[in-house]
Amino acid sequence: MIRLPFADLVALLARLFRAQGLRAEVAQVLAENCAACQRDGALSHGVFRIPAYVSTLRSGWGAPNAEPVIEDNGAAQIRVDARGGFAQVALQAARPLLLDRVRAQGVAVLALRNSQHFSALWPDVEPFGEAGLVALSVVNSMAVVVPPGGTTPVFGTNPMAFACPRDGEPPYVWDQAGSALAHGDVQIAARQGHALPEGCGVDASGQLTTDPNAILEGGALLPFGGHKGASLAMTIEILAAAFTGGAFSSEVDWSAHPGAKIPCTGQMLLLLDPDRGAGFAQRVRQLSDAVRAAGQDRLPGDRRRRLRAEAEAQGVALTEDDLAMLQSYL
Ligand SMILES: NC(=O)C1=CN([C@@H]2O[C@H](COP(=O)(O)OP(=O)(O)OC[C@H]3O[C@@H](n4cnc5c(N)ncnc54)[C@H](OP(=O)(O)O)[C@@H]3O)[C@@H](O)[C@H]2O)C=CC1
Ligand SMILES: O=C([O-])C1=[NH+]CCC1
Repeated sequence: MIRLPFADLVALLARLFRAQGLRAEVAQVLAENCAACQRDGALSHGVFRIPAYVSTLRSGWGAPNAEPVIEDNGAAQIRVDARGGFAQVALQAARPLLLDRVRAQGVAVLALRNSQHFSALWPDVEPFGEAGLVALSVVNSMAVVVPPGGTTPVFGTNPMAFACPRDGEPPYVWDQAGSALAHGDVQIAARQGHALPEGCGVDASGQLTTDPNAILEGGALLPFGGHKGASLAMTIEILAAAFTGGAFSSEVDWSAHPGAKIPCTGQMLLLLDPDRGAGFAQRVRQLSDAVRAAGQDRLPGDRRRRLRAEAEAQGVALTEDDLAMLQSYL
């Protein structure tokens, strides 16, 4: 294992993305996002994803350099067309307007469509929690999840993430796939030759399997939590696609672009200004303390922040193979 200063990893990734033809702003946004995942131990969306970014960029899929178009009519709901570009770039472009609107009206909603999202979702919400806001976001992805009892994948691995301020502590942030496992973790298990926990997915004939290759090759993941997770996965399709005007996961058609791996769908982000309620951050702290006192010693975000602090002191952990892989794309 080697350790790279965070800024050096961002610079390396930005060079790598520029070498694939991305304009400077897009390269920088993706580099910071990917490096932050690696730094925080969100490894299913860290540098592990780079070969798939490169393969997608080389496939001609989407419009990775597109400028997002913001449609603002003065209301709380801000609609953005990423025009085939990356969701994080569109979110950055819409952020000032979202902040103005949520401060003025107490609520703001981003309805983003035609956007490529290939990362963890916490980087999209955590900064709003740090700014004292409540943020809830959902993204749909590509159809690799069957509903319970089903045989045809219809849902994406559809992540959902939440952030809010908390007195005397970093914001409370969680971020999770709508599937029993993120697709990235199935790929990592396949690469490392590990079996998966029971109940995460089915093989091509619809039988439960713990073999990651069986899930990747014709099989599918299951939603977490049976029919309850399926309802959430469907709700995310509704909010991230039907509401925004984006594609359902099952509508992503990249057959004309072999090598494309980044779905182009939609994202919904809801922001609330809790300063309009009394003592919100203090109440969140009170509840966190109660949950810890009740015996849950690890809350979401604790592990990431511990790894972030380690990376800040010692550098971001990468394997020699990871570094060689990154350098091969420069
Ligand atoms: N862009 C896309 O389309 C997709 C992206 N993803 C991303 O994949 C990533 C991984 O998702 P997933 O595998 O579901 O995430 P995990 O199950 O690893 O973690 C989900 C959340 O639970 C917390 N957590 C994990 N274990 C515990 C525990 N034992 N006690 C308390 N809290 C815990 C995590 O905090 P902590 O982080 O601190 O460990 C995190 O906030 C997410 O970042 C998600 O956004 C997934 C699907 C699609
Ligand atoms: O891990 C995952 O499930 C995904 N990450 C990006 C698209 C889907």
